[in-house]
Amino acid sequence: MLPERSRRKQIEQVVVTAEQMRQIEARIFAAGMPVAALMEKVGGAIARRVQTLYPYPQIRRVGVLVGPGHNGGDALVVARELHFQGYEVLVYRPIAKLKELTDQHAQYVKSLGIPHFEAIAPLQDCDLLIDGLFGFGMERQITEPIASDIHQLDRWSMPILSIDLPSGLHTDTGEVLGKAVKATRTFCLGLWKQGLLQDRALEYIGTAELLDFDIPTADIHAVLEAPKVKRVTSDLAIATLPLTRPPVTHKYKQGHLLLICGSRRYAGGALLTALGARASGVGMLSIAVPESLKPLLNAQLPEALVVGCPETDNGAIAQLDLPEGTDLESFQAIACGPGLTLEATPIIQGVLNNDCPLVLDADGLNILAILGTQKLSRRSSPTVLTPHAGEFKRLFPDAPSPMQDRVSAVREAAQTSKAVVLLKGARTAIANPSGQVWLNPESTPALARGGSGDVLTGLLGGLLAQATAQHISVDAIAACAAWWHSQAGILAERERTQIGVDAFTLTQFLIPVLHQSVG
Ligand SMILES: NC(=O)C1=CN([C@@H]2O[C@H](COP(=O)(O)OP(=O)(O)OC[C@H]3O[C@@H](n4cnc5c(N)ncnc54)[C@H](O)[C@@H]3O)[C@@H](O)[C@H]2O)[C@@H](O)CC1
Ligand SMILES: [K+]
Repeated sequence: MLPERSRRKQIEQVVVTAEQMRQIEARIFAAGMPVAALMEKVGGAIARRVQTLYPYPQIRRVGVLVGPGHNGGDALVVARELHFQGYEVLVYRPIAKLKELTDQHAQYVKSLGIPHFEAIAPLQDCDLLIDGLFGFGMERQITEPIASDIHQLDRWSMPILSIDLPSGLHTDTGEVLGKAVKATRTFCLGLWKQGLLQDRALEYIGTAELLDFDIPTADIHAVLEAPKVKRVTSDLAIATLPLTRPPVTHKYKQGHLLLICGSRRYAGGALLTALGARASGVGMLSIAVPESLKPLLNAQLPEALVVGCPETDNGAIAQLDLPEGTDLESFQAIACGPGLTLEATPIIQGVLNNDCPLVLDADGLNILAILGTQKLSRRSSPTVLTPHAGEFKRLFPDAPSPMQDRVSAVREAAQTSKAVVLLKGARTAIANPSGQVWLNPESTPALARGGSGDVLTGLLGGLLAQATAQHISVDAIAACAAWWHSQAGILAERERTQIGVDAFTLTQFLIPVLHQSVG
């Protein structure tokens, strides 16, 4: 038996689909756990959490929305427990026919004098609502009159707590099935459901938390075979960071990163990429920029080797002019793209033809979209692509839309291109060519700002350069970079407000957030 802390850490990393959750639960029931006992355990845990968050008598009137299945059964257990703690409880039950266990709970709750209503209107004056209409596995569209009743909730202002997931959301894709409850808080039961980590579900979820109900880890492992979907928890990310160096080392042993970025028109992109790379702790940083950007980079990053390259008439890099004795394979990683402009196409062709771990971003991706991603399958070193949704569509026009099921989109893109793909978003998704997916569970809209992606490219390049000597998978490094970047954004937002996180400021929070996270 794992110590509780370690078990908890492990389950926080697990992400399941409805089908996987069904299989895990089937094992628990087959092993002898009574369904009613599990419902009691879950309902009791939710009720205790509600009491902590919304204690009686500050909160008096609680409306409980009860659906026909076991999500409704959970809600009825909560209704009963809160009733005995003194709350005034009202039940909304739009569907008369209930599953057997749910029906038993409904009968008992009714016998306690808790009123049941078929309409939503009587719950209007409640201080709090608990949503137990539909749980995981829901696939049908929400129909009338429930759709209109949920619409009514949008006009009310009391907090809504959803059990397992907001009713009306698809468990895997996060799609709204016609209409969905907009929760203030979601208590995800047992294991994280994939839909709760999809961008399009976020406005429905509110604050999400996992309510553990002691699923044995053996059952999880039995059902979840690799490739898996993983949440990038801080434990996972920190374990991937190059935090401790050997006592005897030198700069080239700590990774040598080459950045290729910038143009006369887009000088800032080069600078922000370089500042991101600096924060990664990379042993040696070389930066190839157009000749005219060299003084700027030298002034801001005195530790870097800045390589000024011949320029096109418009100030893009015309050719790489690396120092004597150096070629593209001298580096542990290359990161390129920000600010290059499309004129740098020959440069991208050059790096693609070389055998060095590579991060491509921004114009690097735009050029690749023109050249075609099939070029990547001929590379023997790993490639990481870091598109936002627009770049993704240009690169992978045949993949599922990144505006919909992002897990399928990123997985298919990685499998067809043979690259690690990092699809940026509110919940950045990363996939490797074998189908392993990572989802970054926390971020802030403060990062939706010009230059923020350049910082990520540099940071990721620096981590990749340091990792090549160790045996850490490239997708794990990309996941770690996404985590670090968003945690820095969260800390910067906390100290400077959401509008105070420009990309330069973000670079200044990369090390402080690390310091805070590793203690
Ligand atoms: N199965 C388990 O082992 C456990 C389940 N628990 C709870 O049970 C939930 C899953 O329970 P269920 O599988 O019963 O699923 P639901 O509670 O979502 O109920 C499904 C029922 O709703 C009906 N339905 C689905 N869509 C509908 C629609 N659009 N309009 C009208 N009726 C519709 C279905 O026909 C089915 O009868 C979880 O989310 C969780 O809350 C927890 O008690 C913990 C243990
Ligand atoms: K629900």
